[in-house]
Amino acid sequence: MQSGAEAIARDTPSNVMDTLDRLQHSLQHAWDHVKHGKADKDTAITVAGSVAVLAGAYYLLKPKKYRKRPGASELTGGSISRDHVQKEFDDYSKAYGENPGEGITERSKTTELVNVFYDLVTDLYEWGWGQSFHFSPRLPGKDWASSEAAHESRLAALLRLGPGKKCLDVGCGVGGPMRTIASTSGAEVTGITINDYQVSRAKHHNEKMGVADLCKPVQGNFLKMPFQKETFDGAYAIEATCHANKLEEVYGEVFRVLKPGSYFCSYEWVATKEFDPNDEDHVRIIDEINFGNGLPEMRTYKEAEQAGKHVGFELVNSVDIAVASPVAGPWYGRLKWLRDSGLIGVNRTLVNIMSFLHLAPTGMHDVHEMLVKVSLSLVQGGESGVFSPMHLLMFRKPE
Ligand SMILES: C=C(CC[C@@H](C)[C@H]1CC[C@H]2C3=CC[C@H]4[C@H](C)[C@@H](O)CC[C@]4(C)[C@H]3CC[C@]12C)C(C)C
Ligand SMILES: C[S@@+](CC[C@H](N)C(=O)[O-])C[C@H]1O[C@@H](n2cnc3c(N)ncnc32)[C@H](O)[C@@H]1O
Repeated sequence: MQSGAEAIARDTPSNVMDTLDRLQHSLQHAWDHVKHGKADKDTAITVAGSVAVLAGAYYLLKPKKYRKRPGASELTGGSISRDHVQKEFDDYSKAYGENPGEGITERSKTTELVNVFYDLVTDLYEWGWGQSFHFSPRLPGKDWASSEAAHESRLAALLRLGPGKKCLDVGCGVGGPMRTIASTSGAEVTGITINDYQVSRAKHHNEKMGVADLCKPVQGNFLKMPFQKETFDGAYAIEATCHANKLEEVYGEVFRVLKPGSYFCSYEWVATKEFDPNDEDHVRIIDEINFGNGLPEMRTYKEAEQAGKHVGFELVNSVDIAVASPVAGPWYGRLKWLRDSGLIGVNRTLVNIMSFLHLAPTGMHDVHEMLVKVSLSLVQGGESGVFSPMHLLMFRKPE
C-alpha cells in the first residue's frame, strides 16, 4: 500500500519536493540539537518555522484523495471560467439596489444570479465550512459536526422517513444533509439544485462515501421541478427556499410533487418578531445578509407560514429552532469563533496569497471579502435576535 508521503511525492512538482526535503533535513538537524541539550534561540526558531512550513505545505499540497475539503490552492469559480470570475462577481454586486430593504432589483434575474452566486462561493464554503451549507445550534457536549448531523436528522424523524421511502431535498447544495438523512433513515433522497457545479461535487462525495445508491442529486429549478406530481413520500428544504422571489412559487411546486398525506419541513431564513422595519440598524443588517447570501429579499416568519397555507398545505408546526432550546449554544457561535480565533484572518491571507500567485482566479479575493463582511452581519443578526436561519415550518399535504 502507498503511504501518504509517497503519494504526496508522486503528485507534487519536484522543485516543491526538493524544498520540502531540505526543510525536513534542517528540522532533523535542529531536533538533534534539542535532543542533545544544545538548543538555542536560533534552533527553536528553526524548529518552529519548519514545523509551520511543513504543516502549511502538507495542508496545501495534500493529494485530493486524502482530503475531505478542497485546499486553498484549488479554489475555483465553479462552472465559471477563471477569467470571468471578476466580471460575474461585479455583475452580481450591481444587481442589488441602493435603497434600504430593496434586495435584488430585477427579480426576473434572481434564479440566474443565485446560480452565479453558488458558482462563486461553493468552493469557499466547502473549504471553510464543510459539505453542509447551513447553520445548526451547538448541542451541549457535542462538537459542531455532531450538532449539524442532529439538526439534519431531526428532519428525517419529522418526515417519518424509512427504507423504501422517496424523499426530496429542495436546494441540496453539495449534499451534506442528503447523505446524513439517507444514511440515518435508509430512505432514497433526490436532491435538486440550480447549480450544476454543486451536482458534480455532490456526486463526487456520494461516490466517495458509498451512498450513491440512495442519494441522487439533479440539476434543476425548484420553481419548475422536473418531477411528476405525487412522486415523493416527504420533502425538506434546509436554508434554501429563501432564494425564491416568492415562497408560494417553491412551496407550490413541493406541494405538487408530494403524495397526499405526506409532510414538508423547511428551515426558513426569516426576519423574526424582534425585527423592526423602522430601525435603520435592523434594516442594514438584513440588507447585508441579503447581499452576501444571494437572497432577493427577506421574509417574516408569518409571511412564510401564510405562503404554505396559500398553496394548500396544513400548517403542522412553526417554531424558531434558534431559540427553542434553552441549553443549546447559538447557531452563529461557529462563525463568531472562526472570527475570534483569527481563522477568518488566516483564510483571508491564504486567499490573498493564492490570488497573488494566480492559483486562485482574479475576483476570488472580492468574493471572499463579501463573505468576511456577511459573517459579521449574520452574527449581528443572531445576537440582536432580528434574524433566524432556522425557523422550522412543518406542513402536511391533505389526503
Ligand atoms: C444558507 C446559506 C449559507 C449559510 C452558511 C453555510 C454560509 C453563510 C456565510 C458563509 C461564510 C462566511 C464567512 C466565510 C469565511 C470568511 C471564509 O474564510 C470561509 C467560509 C466562511 C466561513 C463561509 C462559510 C459558509 C457560510 C457560513 C445562504 C447562502 C442562504
Ligand atoms: C445555502 S444552500 C443549502 C444547501 C443544502 N440545503 C445544505 O444545507 O447543505 C441553498 C441551495 O439552494 C439551491 N437553490 C437556490 N435557488 C434554487 C432554485 N431556483 N432551484 C434549485 N435550487 C436552488 C442552491 O443551488 C443551493 O444548493
